[in-house]
Amino acid sequence: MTTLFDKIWAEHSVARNDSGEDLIYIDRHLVQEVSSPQAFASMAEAGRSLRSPRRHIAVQDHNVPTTADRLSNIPNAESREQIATLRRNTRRTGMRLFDLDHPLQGIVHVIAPELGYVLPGSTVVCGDSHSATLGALGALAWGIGTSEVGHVMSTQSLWMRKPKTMGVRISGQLSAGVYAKDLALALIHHIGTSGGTGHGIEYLGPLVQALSMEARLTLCNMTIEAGSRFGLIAPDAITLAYLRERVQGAAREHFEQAAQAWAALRTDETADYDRYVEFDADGIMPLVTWGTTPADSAPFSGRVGDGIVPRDDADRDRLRESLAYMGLEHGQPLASVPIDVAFIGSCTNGRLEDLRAAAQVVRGRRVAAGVRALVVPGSTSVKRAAETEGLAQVFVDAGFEWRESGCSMCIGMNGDSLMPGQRCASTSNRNFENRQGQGGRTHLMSPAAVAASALRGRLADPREYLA
Ligand SMILES: CC(C)[C@H](C(=O)O)[C@@H](O)C(=O)O
Ligand code: SF4
Repeated sequence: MTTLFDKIWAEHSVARNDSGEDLIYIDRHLVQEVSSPQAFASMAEAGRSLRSPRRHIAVQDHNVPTTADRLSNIPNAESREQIATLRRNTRRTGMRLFDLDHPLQGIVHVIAPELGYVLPGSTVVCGDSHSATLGALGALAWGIGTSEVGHVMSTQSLWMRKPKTMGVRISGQLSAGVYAKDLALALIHHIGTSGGTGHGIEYLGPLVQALSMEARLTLCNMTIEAGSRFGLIAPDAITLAYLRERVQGAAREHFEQAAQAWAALRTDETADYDRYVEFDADGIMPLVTWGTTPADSAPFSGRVGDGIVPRDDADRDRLRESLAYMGLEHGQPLASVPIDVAFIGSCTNGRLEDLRAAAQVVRGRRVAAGVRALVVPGSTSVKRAAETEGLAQVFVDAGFEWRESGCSMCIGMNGDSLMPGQRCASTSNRNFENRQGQGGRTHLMSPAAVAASALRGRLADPREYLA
């Protein structure tokens, strides 16, 4: 009796070495411009080529400007260089590239599902820690380091020690104004930022089954912030409906046959996970982080520092440092905290459903004076769809900047970044020090909450606008 994780692992394990590592066959590999240059270079130096060129796709995302003139204007020299390097490397090796001007360009974890590139039961890797996002489709998907990227390119395999398994069963219901992002933040608050370390997490239970595919992608995306490299959800009718419209090639031609095989991909009822957590999502409120880890969250009606009980001096020091960095006082009401910037985007919350939720709050209203608000669609496809649906106009009318797609202010590599001391309501996944720009202060929350905060000019509960 085995878990889904173990089944996919066993299916892809082709050898085992003396130190207990398995050689895992990698079905598909995603490449971006930040973590690939060294891997391409060492492969070229060793005189190796791609073992299976068709099993890789590359995309420009972290460094791409989000301004309309980006094809002719990449002001940052380092960004320009990384983008040019990926262009050169993909041309030389015959790897397919979604470049800046490609109609399907976008953040790697956003475009992979859109392209139908991730299939249930497969193994997918990328030199990027948020690759767990793709486990939402029932694949084993995880982030790897640059040297591993080179190994995958030249051998289509990886040596890996099998992690332990962890089942996270989620029950209950999300009330209005509460989204997958709040669920992820609540869960990380509950199990901690190392709660999943060494484990591959499978999310299961009635609430997970009720989530849309986009919400599942958000939940799995945040898995790495709980310390686990793998977030997995067994494929079901929602997965199949999503894939039916998107898969290409043989999987499209033989979809019904494939669907039958995928439907069997689940954890056996009597299988044991190494660790099992039951989480009841009833009563979760819209959440906002106040500190510098994604576990430091509280409801908007709460106060800075709520829910954290320092266990020792080190904990107390960490708390003091994080509040000093954030420029906040312990016990300060969260709803009183003013913001400078509102950012809607990233691989966590840059999909169409996210933009719809934010637009619902924004429609007919105006961004508060003095707040810089921007929407950066997770992919060019999302951007197009949002324009067709009229969402873009809703944002523009309210005073938001409507940008081209990319990672943008999630990480601030492309020139979209916070100035020192600026405070940002953000839909991204990391509130670490300097993440969105040197000295920038990040508050993580859902897209609807960022929208509400942009309108209010301070941290705001989206339900204030959803009545
Ligand atoms: C730059 C990249 C390698 C990095 C990652 O590994 O996740 C980035 O995407 C991030 O979100 O911090
Ligand atoms: S959007 Fe942010 S988290 Fe996602 S891949 Fe880009 S930088 Fe990493």
